[in-house]
Amino acid sequence: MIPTLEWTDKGVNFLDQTKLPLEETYVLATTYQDVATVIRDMIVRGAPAIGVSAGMGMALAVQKSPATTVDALLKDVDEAAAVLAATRPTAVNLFWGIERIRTLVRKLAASQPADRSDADKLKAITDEVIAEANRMYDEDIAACKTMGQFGADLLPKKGTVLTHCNAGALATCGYGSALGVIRAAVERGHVIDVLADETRPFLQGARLTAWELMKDNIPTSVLCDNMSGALMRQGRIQAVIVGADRIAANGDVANKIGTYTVAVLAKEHGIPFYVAAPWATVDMATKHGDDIPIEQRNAYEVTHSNGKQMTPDGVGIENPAFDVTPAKYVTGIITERGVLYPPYDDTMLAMQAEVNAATA
Ligand SMILES: CSC[C@@H](O)[C@@H](O)C(=O)COP(=O)(O)O
Repeated sequence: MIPTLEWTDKGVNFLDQTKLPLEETYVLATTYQDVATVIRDMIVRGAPAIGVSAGMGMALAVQKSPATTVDALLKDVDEAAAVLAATRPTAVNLFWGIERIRTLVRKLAASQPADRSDADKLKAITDEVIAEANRMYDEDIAACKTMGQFGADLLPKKGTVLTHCNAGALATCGYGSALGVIRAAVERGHVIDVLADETRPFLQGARLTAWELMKDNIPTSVLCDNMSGALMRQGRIQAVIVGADRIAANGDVANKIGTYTVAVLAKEHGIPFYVAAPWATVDMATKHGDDIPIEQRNAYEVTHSNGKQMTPDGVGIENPAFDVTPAKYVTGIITERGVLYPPYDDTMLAMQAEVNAATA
């Protein structure tokens, strides 16, 4: 399996996604500040991978904290949480990963036996937190595999599937969400050709989706972002599947910029448009997609390609990294807890109730 990120004795090792597909190199993060840089610079990217990376960053904060008391550790953990939370605003998994570890640290801090030494308390907390970060990693891969099982038969037995951005092994801890569903369908014997939108300006589709699907020998062609409408009109696309960075309580989906365009085109051509995302991507506290914060990235990503200037000096530049696809364009949302269908206001609420009951 593609090693997107991994907890090691030396720190968290990240496959450097800015260098793919030409170089397979790794970046070792030994502090939570390093992890924040890795997330901000998109050495690791993709909502689920960002979430687990944030969890591992929090674990590094606990492990490397100079605190000699539990109270001091709690302060360090809050500081690490603030630094990690300021990296990228759209993927809700980031905040989920941070809060999962912070909540655990607080719980462990409150439950340490009074007769234990400070050093023993800190060691017990550290061990538990590192184990939890690794559980998050394992659970993410398991969630991707389960989404694959739920979603595989929604894809054509034989046909062409369009995807946008990279929602694959590289965007998760392994296997992928949208690409995991494609992988599972292929494992079941579906004959699928994948079309990968190049996904300007960061080229996640051209560089990453193409790279990882070719490694798995899944037939893949790269399209410029403005080509899919013409191919849909020619009847050459049978389904669309993408990932998500945040799903609001009404089923609106934030995903890589350009997803909305693809979804509208798909509806116009009667093509099913699926979203595959772990439940950690669902944000029931955000009622409507318009309330999802959209990251604005540096103009340089648009003005330059491979270091070469592409636009005249001084021209205005737009670079929103994500857009929101209204729920009415989404045929189904594939999660590790099952597939949700419209009306999403109701089905998401029912699923949340199931999740609450299972975790009570
Ligand atoms: C399973 S990944 C889902 C999304 O995170 C993915 O489609 C996406 O938009 C990634 O954006 P990125 O800016 O590369 O982090």
